[in-house]
Amino acid sequence: MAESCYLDELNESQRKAVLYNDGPMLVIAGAGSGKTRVLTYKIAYLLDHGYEPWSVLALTFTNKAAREMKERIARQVGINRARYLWMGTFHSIFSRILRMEAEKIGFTSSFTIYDSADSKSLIKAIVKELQLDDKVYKPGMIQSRISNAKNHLVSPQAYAASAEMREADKAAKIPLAGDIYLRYCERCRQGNAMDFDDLLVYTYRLFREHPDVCKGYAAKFRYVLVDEYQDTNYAQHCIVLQLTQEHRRICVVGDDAQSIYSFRGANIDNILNFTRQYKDALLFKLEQNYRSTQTIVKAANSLIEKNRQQIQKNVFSENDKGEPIPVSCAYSDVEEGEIVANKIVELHRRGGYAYHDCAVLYRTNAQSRIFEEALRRKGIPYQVYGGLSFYQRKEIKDVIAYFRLAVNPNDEEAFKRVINYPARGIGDTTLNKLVDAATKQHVSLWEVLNEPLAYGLSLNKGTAAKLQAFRDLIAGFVSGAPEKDAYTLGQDIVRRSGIINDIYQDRTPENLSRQENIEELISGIHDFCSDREEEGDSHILLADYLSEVSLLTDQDGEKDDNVSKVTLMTIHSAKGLEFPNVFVVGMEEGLFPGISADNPRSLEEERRLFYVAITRAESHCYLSYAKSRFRYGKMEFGNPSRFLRDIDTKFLCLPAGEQLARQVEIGAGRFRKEIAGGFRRPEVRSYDTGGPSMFDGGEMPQEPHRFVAPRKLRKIDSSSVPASSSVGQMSGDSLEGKHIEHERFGRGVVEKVEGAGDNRKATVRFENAGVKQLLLKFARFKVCE
Ligand SMILES: Nc1ncnc2c1ncn2[C@@H]1O[C@H](COP(=O)(O)OP(=O)(O)OP(=O)(O)O)[C@@H](O)[C@H]1O
Ligand SMILES: [Mg+2]
Repeated sequence: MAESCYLDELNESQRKAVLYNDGPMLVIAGAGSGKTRVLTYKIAYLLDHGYEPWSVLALTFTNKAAREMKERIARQVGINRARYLWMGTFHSIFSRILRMEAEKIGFTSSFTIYDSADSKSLIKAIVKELQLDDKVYKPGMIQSRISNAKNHLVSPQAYAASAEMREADKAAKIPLAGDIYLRYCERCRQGNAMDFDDLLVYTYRLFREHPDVCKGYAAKFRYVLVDEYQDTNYAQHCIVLQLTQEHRRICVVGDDAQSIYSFRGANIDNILNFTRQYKDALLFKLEQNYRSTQTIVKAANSLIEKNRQQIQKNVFSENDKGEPIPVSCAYSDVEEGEIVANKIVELHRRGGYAYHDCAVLYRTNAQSRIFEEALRRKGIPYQVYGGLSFYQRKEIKDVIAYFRLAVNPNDEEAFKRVINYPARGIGDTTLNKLVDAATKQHVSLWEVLNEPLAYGLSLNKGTAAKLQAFRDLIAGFVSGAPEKDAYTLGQDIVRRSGIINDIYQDRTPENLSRQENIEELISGIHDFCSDREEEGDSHILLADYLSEVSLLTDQDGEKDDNVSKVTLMTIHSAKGLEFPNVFVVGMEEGLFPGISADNPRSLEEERRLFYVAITRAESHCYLSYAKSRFRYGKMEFGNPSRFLRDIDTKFLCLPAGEQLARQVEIGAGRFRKEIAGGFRRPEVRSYDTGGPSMFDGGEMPQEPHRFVAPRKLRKIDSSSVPASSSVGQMSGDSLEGKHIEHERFGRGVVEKVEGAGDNRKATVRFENAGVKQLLLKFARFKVCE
C-alpha cells in the first residue's frame, strides 16, 4: 500500500505520533483511541523509510497481539519485510535472545522453560527437603514472593542481604523464605531451566554482565516500540532502558486507566516516570475513540472518573450514539448463563452477527463453566481461553515432560514427573536418593542417573536395572532430538515411553478423552511442522516445537480451526482486544470486586479492570449479575456490584428490556430444574462440530502405528484432489488471483506466485488468517473451481 494511502487512515494526532521519529516518545490515551494502531502504522512507516525489519523491536503483551500486528503490517509493506521484524511478547523475544546467548550466562541453548506448576512443584520439593512445614511455607505464597523479587530484579543474594526483606519474612513467619529462593535458583540452573520471570532476570543480567552483548543488541535495534506500557514491570522497564541507550529511539504507548497487572509486579510509575528517564521525550495524547458507541465510551468515562489516581483524559466517540447498556439480574449463575446464551442466539439469528463477534468476559476462570454449559446446550460453538488449558492437562503434561527430557535431559521437573510414569517400579525412596545425591553434589538428576555409583547411590540389583532401563529410554530420545523431525520423534516418544499402552488400556470416558487429547497434541505437532515447512523452514525439531508451546499464554487459547466461535475469557486476557458484542458477567460484590479488594488501592485496580471490560465492546455491551451462585461447594447469595452504581444511570438500561425479562422467566424454570437435579459440570472445554478420531474408536494402535493428521483436507497430492485443481499441475501464473481453500487457514486468494522449482511460493491473503507465504512444494490447499 502506498504510504500516503495508509497515513490517510489516521487522524491528525495519530499521524503526528506516527511521523515523529527523532527521539523518545510516549503516547498516553484512553481505550480504543488507536494506540496500537499508531504503533502498527509507525512500524510500517519506519520500514518505508530506511529501517530494515530486523532493526525494529516491537514488544506486545500477548502472542496474539504480535501476530495480528504483524499481519496488519504485512498488508501495508508486504509479508517479505514484515516477517523479519522482531515482534513478540517480552518473554518470547527475550527467550529468543537467551537461546542465542545462553552459554554466556551458564545455560545451554536447549534450556527448558518451567511453567507455574513446575515452579510450584520445585518449591514444594525444596520446602520438604529443608524439613519445613508446608502449611506455613505455603508453596504458592513462596512462589509469589520469589516472583515478586525477580520482577524487581532482586537476586537471592540481595534478598538475603536485605534487612527489609528479612523483616518482612519474619513478620510473615517464614524467615527461611530467602533460603528457599536461593536453593530454587540453584536447582533451576542445575536443571538447565528457567521460569517465566527468569527470562527477564537473565536477559537483564546478560546485558549488565556483558556490556558488549548489550551494545550489540542496542545497536541492532534502531527502534524499540512497546504496547500496553502501563503493564510493564520493573525488570521489563530496565531491559528496555538497556536496549535503548544507543539510539534512544523508543515509542511506548499505554493507558494508566487500564493498568491491571500490579499483582504481577506491573508498576504504573513506569509510565509516569518515562519522561524523567528520557528527558527529551515527547508526550502525545489521543482522544477520539474509534471502537465503541458514544454511550459505551461515556459509560466507561463515568465509571473511571470514580478513581482518584489517574491522568486526566478527555475520551470521546463520534460513532453512533448506540443503545443504553442493559443490566440484567438473574436468579442464579445458571440462569445468567441462559440469558447470555439466549442473547447470543438472538444476535446471531436476528442481528446477523457471527459467533466470533461475541465475547463473554468474567473476573475469574472458574466462572467459565456455567457459560460453557449454557452454550453447549444451545449448540453454540465457543472457545475458552485460559483456565485449565490444553497444555495443562495431565496427559499432555506427561507427554511434554518426555519431550522436554529429550531436548534437555537435565530438566528436573520433567524428570521427576515421568521417572515412574507410566509405572515402572521406581518408587519415591529411589527418587529421593537421586534427589539427595544431586542436591549434595550440585548436579542434575540426569547426571546422577548416568553414574549412580560415582555419586554414591546404593541400589539393589532390581532397582539399578530399572533405572538403567529408564536411562536408556531417555538417552534414545536424546540422541534422536537433533536428528529426527519433531513429528517423527514426537510419535516415537508417545509410543516407546509406554504412554500409549497406558492410556489405551480401557475405554473409560476419562481415558477416551485422554486419547483424543494426545492425538490432538500429535496432530498439533504435525500442523506445526507443516506450517513451518510451508513457510520455507526445513527439518523442524522437537526443540523448535517446545520453545513455541512453552511460551503460550492465557490469551493464545487452543488451536485455531477457522470455526466461528464465541470467545470466553477473563477480563485480564481481553486487554487490547475488541468485539462487536461483549457480555461482562458476574457483576456481584465479592466476585467483582473480589473479596480481596479490601483497600482503596486494589479497589481502584478492580475498577480499572471493569473499565477494560466495558471498553472492549464496539456496538453492544451487556452487564449481568446473579442473585445466587454456586461457589466453593455451596450456594451463596450476592448483591449487585458497587461498580454498577459507578456508571451514570443515563447510560444504563435498568431494569433489563422486555426481551431479556422474558428470558429471565424461561431461565428461572430451568434453574429450578437444575436445583432439583443437582449441578452437573461439563468436561469438554472447546466445542464445535467435532472431527474424526485418529484411532477411531480408541482401539489399541498396532505397531508400527503412524499417526495421521485428523483434518478433513490432507496434504494436496494428485490422488486427493481432482487433477484439474492440483497445485502441482498448475503453472504459477494461472494460480494468481485464484480462490483457494487451505487445510488450516481456510479460504483465501492467491496474490502472487514467485520463485522457481522447490522454492516456488505463493502469497495468499486468507479471509480469516491474514496474509501468508506458502511454499508450493508443501502447500496444503485446493483451488476452488
Ligand atoms: N483513525 C482511525 N480511523 C478508523 N479507525 C480507527 C482509527 N484509529 C483507530 N481505529 C480503530 O479503532 C479501534 C481501536 O484502536 P486500537 O485498538 O488501536 O486502540 P487502542 O488505543 O490500542 O485500544 P486499547 O486501549 O483497548 O488497547 C481499532 O479497531 C482501530 O482499527
Ligand atoms: Mg491497544
